[in-house]
Amino acid sequence: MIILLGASGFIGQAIADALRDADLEFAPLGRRDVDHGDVDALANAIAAHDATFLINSAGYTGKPNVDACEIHKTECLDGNATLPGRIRMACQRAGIAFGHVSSGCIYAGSRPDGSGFTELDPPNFCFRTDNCSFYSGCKALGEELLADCDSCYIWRLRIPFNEVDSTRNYLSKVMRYERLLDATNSLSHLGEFASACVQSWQRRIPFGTYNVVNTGSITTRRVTELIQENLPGERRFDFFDNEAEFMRLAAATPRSNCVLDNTKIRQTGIELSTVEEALIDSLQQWRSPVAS
Ligand SMILES: NC(=O)C1=CN([C@@H]2O[C@H](COP(=O)(O)OP(=O)(O)OC[C@H]3O[C@@H](n4cnc5c(N)ncnc54)[C@H](OP(=O)(O)O)[C@@H]3O)[C@@H](O)[C@H]2O)C=CC1
Ligand SMILES: Cc1cn([C@H]2C[C@H](O)[C@@H](COP(=O)(O)OP(=O)(O)O[C@H]3O[C@@H](C)C(=O)[C@@H](O)[C@H]3O)O2)c(=O)[nH]c1=O
Repeated sequence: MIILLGASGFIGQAIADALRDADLEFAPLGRRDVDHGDVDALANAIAAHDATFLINSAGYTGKPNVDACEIHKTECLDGNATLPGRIRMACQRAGIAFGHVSSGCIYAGSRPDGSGFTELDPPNFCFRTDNCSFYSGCKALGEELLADCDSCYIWRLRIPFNEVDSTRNYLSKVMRYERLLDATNSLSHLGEFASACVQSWQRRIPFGTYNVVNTGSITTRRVTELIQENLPGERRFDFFDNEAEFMRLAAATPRSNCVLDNTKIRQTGIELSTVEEALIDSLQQWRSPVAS
């Protein structure tokens, strides 16, 4: 039995689908079921379910985007920085391993030679480097709390997208934002990310941190070209002149734009498609959400 925290969320729903696809038994545990602020309550819930693994996809992202974390600092600090520490203690008490969904947004840019940051590179968009959003700072703190844990996975997700139109999908955002920031980023196809998390446990790959992004990186301009090439109907895209204009007109806090290297997870045998392949595939299957 696997415990899934955050199952009601955008990422948690994708992980629940991946667990079902893999025929793995799981119990979604929400804040209404167990007090996530209470380590003993979490440990007892793990024991009561006879769980052997826990996946944490709970966290605070801010709506409609990370700008909201600049206002809701308590929720952001609790959901992203201290909750992972409590989960670690609860899992240690219950004697099980766990996986934690983190974010690639603790980096900015790329290595000096243009290649992606590996898991050995320290975060450079965090409170320690004093250049980050409150959200990114909290995500990096969350990772620090787990850094010396020898029985957990840290899965770094980066700007998720898939084929279902939604306010949380990066492709929908690009189509809806009035103006776009041209930046180079690594991205994660949501279904591939969720499947990679589940496979980490199924295949018992070594514990540690993994950049779970599609292979390669892409500019926003190239994403708009792929949208124009693959979706019917004429679309025009308007770009900010530079990041300073973006910050002045559209953002309350700086964004992480970064390139991550996914070699470490691919070397375990877990496959991830290239970012262009995954984007084209999503655009060719583009659809509205199924009404529930
Ligand atoms: N979406 C994205 O673009 C990315 C997300 N991530 C990370 O993925 C994780 C999930 O994000 P996402 O699914 O998008 O977010 P959602 O807002 O869609 O869902 C958040 C989930 O976490 C729960 N939650 C929120 N705050 C707390 C808290 N303080 N304590 C316990 N549970 C909490 C919510 O529970 P409830 O239903 O009770 O509110 C909900 O189940 C986060 O850690 C986020 O940082 C990483 C990279 C990109
Ligand atoms: C607000 C805005 C953003 N952008 C760009 C900036 C950035 O490159 C990209 C995404 O920015 P957003 O503000 O939509 O999303 P943001 O909240 O920054 O997205 C992040 O969410 C959290 C939860 C994460 O962990 C990150 O990995 C990432 O997915 O869109 C525009 O082009 N125009 C705009 O008007």
